[in-house]
Amino acid sequence: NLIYGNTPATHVVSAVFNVRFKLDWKFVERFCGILKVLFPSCTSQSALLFGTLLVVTLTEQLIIYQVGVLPSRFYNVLADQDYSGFRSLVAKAMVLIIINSTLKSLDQFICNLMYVSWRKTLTESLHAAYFQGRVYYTVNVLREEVDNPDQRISQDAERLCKQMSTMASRLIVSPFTLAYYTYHCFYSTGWIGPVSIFGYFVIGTFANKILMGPIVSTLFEQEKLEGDFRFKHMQIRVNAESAAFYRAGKVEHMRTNRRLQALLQIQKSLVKKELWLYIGVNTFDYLGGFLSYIIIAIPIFTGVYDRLTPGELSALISKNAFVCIYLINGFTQLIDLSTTLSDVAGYTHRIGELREVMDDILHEQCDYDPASGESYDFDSDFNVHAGPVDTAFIVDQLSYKSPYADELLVEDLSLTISQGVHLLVVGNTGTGKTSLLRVLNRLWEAHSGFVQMTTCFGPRGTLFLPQKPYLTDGTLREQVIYPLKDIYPLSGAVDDERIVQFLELAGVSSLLRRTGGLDEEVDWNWYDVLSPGEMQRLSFARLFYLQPKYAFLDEATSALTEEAEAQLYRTCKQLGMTLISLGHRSSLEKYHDVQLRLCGGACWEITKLRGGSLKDEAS
Ligand SMILES: Nc1ncnc2c1ncn2[C@@H]1O[C@H](COP(=O)(O)OP(=O)(O)OP(=O)(O)O)[C@@H](O)[C@H]1O
Repeated sequence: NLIYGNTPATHVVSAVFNVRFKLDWKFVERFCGILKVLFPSCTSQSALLFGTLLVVTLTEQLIIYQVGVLPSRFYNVLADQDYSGFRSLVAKAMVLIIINSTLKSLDQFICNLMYVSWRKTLTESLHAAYFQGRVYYTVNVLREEVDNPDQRISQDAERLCKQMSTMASRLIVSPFTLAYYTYHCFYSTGWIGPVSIFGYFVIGTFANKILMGPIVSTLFEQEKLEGDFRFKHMQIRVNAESAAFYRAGKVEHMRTNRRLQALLQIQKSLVKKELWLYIGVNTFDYLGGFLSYIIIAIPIFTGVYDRLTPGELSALISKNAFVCIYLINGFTQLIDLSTTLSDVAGYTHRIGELREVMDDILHEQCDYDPASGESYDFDSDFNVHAGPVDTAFIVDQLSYKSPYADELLVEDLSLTISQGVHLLVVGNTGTGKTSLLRVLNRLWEAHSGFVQMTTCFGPRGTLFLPQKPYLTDGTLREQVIYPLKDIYPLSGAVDDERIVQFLELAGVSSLLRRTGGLDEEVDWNWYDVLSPGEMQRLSFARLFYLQPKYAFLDEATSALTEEAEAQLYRTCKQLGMTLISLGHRSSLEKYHDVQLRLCGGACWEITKLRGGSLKDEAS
C-alpha cells in the first residue's frame, strides 16, 4: 500500500541571503562531491584526458626549459664567432619552437575536450537527479531555498567546468615544478631560500583567502540575480500576447529594469571587492621579484660570502636569483589563480547546494511502490499494483492543506474512486479541488490520513489532465503520445490511423494540415499558435490515445462550448474511461454519478447525482 500522511509539510524559509558562502570546509565537501561526479573511475574519459594533460604539460615544461636556455647558448656561439655551432643552434631552436608551440596547442586542446566532457558528465548527473520522480516539481515549486535551479544546471555548471578546465593545466604541473625548483633553491641557497619563499606563499595565501571571502558570497548572490533577470525576460517571452493585451510595455519595462538594476548593483559591488583582490595579487607578484635578492642579501650582509671575489659573488647572485625567481613564479601562478578560484567556489556552492537539496528531496520522497519495490515509470510500468482491481484510489480520513498555510483545506475526507463511478469535484475557487489531485498524485504530502493508490500511472491506469494544458516541444505525434516516448502499443502504421482518428474526435484534425504531417518538425512555440480551446482539445486527443482506465480532468473543458464538452465526454466514456472531473460548470453534472463538494473551511459533502451508485464510505 502506498501510505503517506501524518507529516506536516514543512515551510522552508529562504535562507540564501543569511548564509555566507565562503572558502570553507563546506566548499571542500561540495567540491569533492563534484570531483567524484567528474572522475567516476580511473578509466573514465575525464581521468584519461587528465592523465594525458599531465604528460603533455610535463613534456611542455621540459621543452620550455630548453627554449629558456637558448639565449645563453646564442651568446656563447656568437661571442666565439662559431658559425657551424650557430647553424646547428638555429636548427635546434626551430625544432624546439615547433615542438613547444605544438605542445601548447595540444595542452589547450585537451583542456577544451576536458571542459566538454566535464560539462556533459556534470549536467547529466544533475539531470538524472532533477528528473527523477517529481524532484523537478518540488525543487521549483515547494523548496524556496534554491533559487533558479534551471540556471544552476544550464549556466553555472557550464561556467564551473570552463573555469576548472582553465585552471587544470596550470595546477596539474605545479607540484612538479615546485618540487624541482625547491630542490634547486635549497641546493644553492640553503634552507633560508625555500623557507622564506614558503613563508611568503603562506602569507600571500592567507591574505588572498581573506580578500576572496566576500567575493565568493557576492558572486553567489550575483548568479541568483542573473537568474532572476533572465527569468523575467523569459516570462515576457512566454506571455508576450497577454502582456500586449494589457499594454503592459511600460510596467514590464520598469519591472525588468528594476531587476537589471539589482543585478548591476551587486555586480558593481563585486567589481569593487575584486579590486582589493587584484591589488593583493599584483602586490604579491611584484614583491616576489624582490624576494630573491632579499634572500641572497642575508648571507651577503652577514658575511657568509666574504671570502668570494666580486666575480664569483655576482655569478652566485645570478644563479640564485634564477632559481628563486622560478620558484616564486610557481607560487605566484598559484596565487594568480585565486581570482579563478573565487569563481569556482561560487559556482561550486550553487551546484553543491542544488545537489544536496535534490538528494534530500529524493530521500524524503518515497516514489516507489513498497509492495513491489518498483519505482513508478510512466513509460514501462503498466502493472496494476496491489489492491482491489476495480478501484484507483482509496482515501481514508484524509486531511490536507497547502504547503505554507496553517488552515486545512479539507479534513477527514474518505472516499473510494472506483471503476464505472464517475466523480465530479466541485467547490468555490481556492477550496482545494486541484490540491486534492496534488495529494492523490503525491505532489503534496497529506497532513494526516491515508491515500492508497491501487492502479499505476499511464495507459491502463490513471492519467491526470492538468488545469493548464501542457504542450511539449516537438512534432504533432510527440504532442499526442506525450508523456510516452514511443508509440504505444508499438504497432507501426496502425498508430498513424489511430492518432488521426483521435485528432478528429477531439476536433483538432486541422492541426495535421497546419503542421504538414504527424512527424513534421515545427519551428513554432505551441503555446503561441494554439488557442486555449485548441490546447484543451489536443489534451483530449492525448487522453483518447492513451486510454487510461481513470481520467482526472481538472477543468479540462473550461475553454470549450457545452456541445464540444458533451462530445468529448461521450468519447471518453465510449473508450471505457472512468472520469473524475473538477469544475464549476453545472453542465458537467450529467456526465457523473457522484459529486464531492468542497465547501471551504475544511468541510466537504458527497452527494449522489442522477441516481448513480454512491460508493463513498463517508457520512
Ligand atoms: N504551490 C503552492 N504553494 C502554496 N499554496 C498553494 C500552491 N498552490 C496552490 N496553493 C493554494 O492552495 C489553495 C487551494 O488551491 P487549489 O489549486 O486546490 O484551488 P482550487 O479549488 O482548485 O481552485 P480553482 O477553482 O481556482 O482551480 C489556494 O489557496 C492556493 O492559493
